[in-house]
Amino acid sequence: MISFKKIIMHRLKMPLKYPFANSSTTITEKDIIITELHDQDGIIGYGESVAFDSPWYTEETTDTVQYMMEHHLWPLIKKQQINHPTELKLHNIRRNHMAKTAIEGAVWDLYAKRTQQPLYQAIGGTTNQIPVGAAIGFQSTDEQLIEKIAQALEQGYQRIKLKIKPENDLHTLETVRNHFPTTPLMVDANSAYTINDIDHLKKMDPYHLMMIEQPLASDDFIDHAKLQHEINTPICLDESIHTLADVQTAISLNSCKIISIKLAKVGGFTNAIKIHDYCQEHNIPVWCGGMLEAGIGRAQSLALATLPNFTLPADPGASNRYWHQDIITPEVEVQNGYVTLPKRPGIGYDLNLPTTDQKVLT
Ligand SMILES: O=C(O)CCC(=O)c1ccccc1C(=O)O
Ligand SMILES: [Mg+2]
Repeated sequence: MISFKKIIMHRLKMPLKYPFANSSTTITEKDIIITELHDQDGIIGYGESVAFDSPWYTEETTDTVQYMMEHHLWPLIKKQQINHPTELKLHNIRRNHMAKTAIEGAVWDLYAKRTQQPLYQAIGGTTNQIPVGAAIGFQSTDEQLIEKIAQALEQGYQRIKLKIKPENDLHTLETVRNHFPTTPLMVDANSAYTINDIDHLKKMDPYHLMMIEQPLASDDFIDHAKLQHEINTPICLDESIHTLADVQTAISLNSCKIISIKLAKVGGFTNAIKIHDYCQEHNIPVWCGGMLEAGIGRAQSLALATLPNFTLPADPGASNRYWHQDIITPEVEVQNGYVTLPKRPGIGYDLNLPTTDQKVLT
């Protein structure tokens, strides 16, 4: 039986090595919370809030995560006793999936350490090797973009994901395909289009993209289905997918052919595993999207990506693509296009935090 004694919230700002620009915003810094969860025996599990400081991607922000943790999640969790992380009861709190993940991830880490197994094994993962791709934000010039892509390919990344928006998409694809005719390539629109752009989006078909991620608004399941019917490029839903019910809706309407699962978007491992299993049963490949995570969130996302239906390269790559110095040792590394997760119990990396603001909840 596991019960929870206290949680320490470490909050810190981490400047990104390079600004990450997409169709909605430019991210230069992350404001993260590391959750340090203690059980009755003093065993510690870690989680991370991967929310941004503004609600451009989902409704949550780092401040809402902190608020939910202090005022709703911790009071609920400290009363619970569990044998297994799937017994955790969080459903009386609606949504707030990133806040839930910051705690649920820590519970799984703690459980894996208690049972002396790597986190990826505790969730049912079948390998510790994860193929990874590189996501590249908008650059100021074509030359810079080509240079960034060339660098990522030299470092072994197995596919390139480009951000797009209506103003520059076809030009970018033409330029990139001229330089890299056969590189596995995909694009992410972060909802920059509407259903009126069908004819425009059809023009991407000749570029042989692996997929177009989230072309339309996050609640547009019907319009995504109309669009998928008209274009050859497979649609992948990202911002649309928060729950198993979202996945069921998307699959039954044929709104997409691929799904991006992010641990934090779906509220943690237990939900992510259910979504993974459902997609597998319905022959929908999944892959692990990234949130510009610091080390704890990165290691947990990659652990999720060891489940067998994660058949496409993941976003979260080497720590040094994002950070001057990550908060874990060793840092996450990519070799020959793969991350190899440590076989130590739990997430397998040690936390190495600079001095931070701390709040202790008991
Ligand atoms: O490399 C990464 O971590 C992912 C890059 C990325 O595309 C992204 C980063 C932050 C928030 C949302 C997204 C996205 O997939 O839409
Ligand atoms: Mg995306």
